[in-house]
Amino acid sequence: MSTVIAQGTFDLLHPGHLHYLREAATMGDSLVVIVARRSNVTHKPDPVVPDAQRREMVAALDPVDDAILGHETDIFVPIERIEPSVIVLGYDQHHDEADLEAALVERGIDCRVERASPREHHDDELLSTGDIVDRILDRRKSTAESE
Ligand SMILES: Cc1cc2nc3c(=O)[nH]c(=O)nc-3n(C[C@H](O)[C@H](O)[C@H](O)COP(=O)(O)O)c2cc1C
Ligand SMILES: Nc1ncnc2c1ncn2[C@@H]1O[C@H](COP(=O)(O)OP(=O)(O)OP(=O)(O)O)[C@@H](O)[C@H]1O
Repeated sequence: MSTVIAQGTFDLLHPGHLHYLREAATMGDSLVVIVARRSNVTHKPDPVVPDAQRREMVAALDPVDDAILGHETDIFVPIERIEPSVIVLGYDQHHDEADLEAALVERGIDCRVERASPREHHDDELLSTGDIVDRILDRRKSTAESE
């Protein structure tokens, strides 16, 4: 049985997340999602939703067989345990495929790396957690100004 790994922050869920996880699930028999711990989200604002709550919501999504919170300090520890056939990076994830492949070889992990596609925008969809947060702040600001 082949296992696929997807990973990310998944702070405020949206259809872009679903697109990524559905595509990842097609690449093997079983999809395990590693949910990034807040302490490891260093390249953008801290997630709003607590670690355990983000994990629970991702685990409930249709394409997902299991969701776990990632390791605190070493991202290769869960991968060594899960032994996936493929790791699927999101279309905009900052990790470099070649660097990740080299690190996997160095750790003795036999696993390929794929890159997922972006979801096409339809109508007024909000396909980024950052965009949802910005929309909330704009709406609250307009409401406060009109009062
Ligand atoms: C192969 C891989 C394994 C990861 N494993 C972990 C992990 O064990 N613990 C963790 O907190 N984050 C893990 N992450 C998530 C990174 O920390 C993550 O890319 C980043 O912090 C979240 O930002 P993003 O949602 O923009 O990708 C992993 C990422 C990749 C690509
Ligand atoms: N619109 C989208 N289409 C396809 N994949 C997406 C989309 N948005 C997010 N993803 C993927 O979902 C995973 C988790 O994404 P993440 O939690 O960083 O969400 P985000 O909405 O991109 O966040 P932010 O807006 O804060 O950068 C990543 O692998 C990312 O590439």
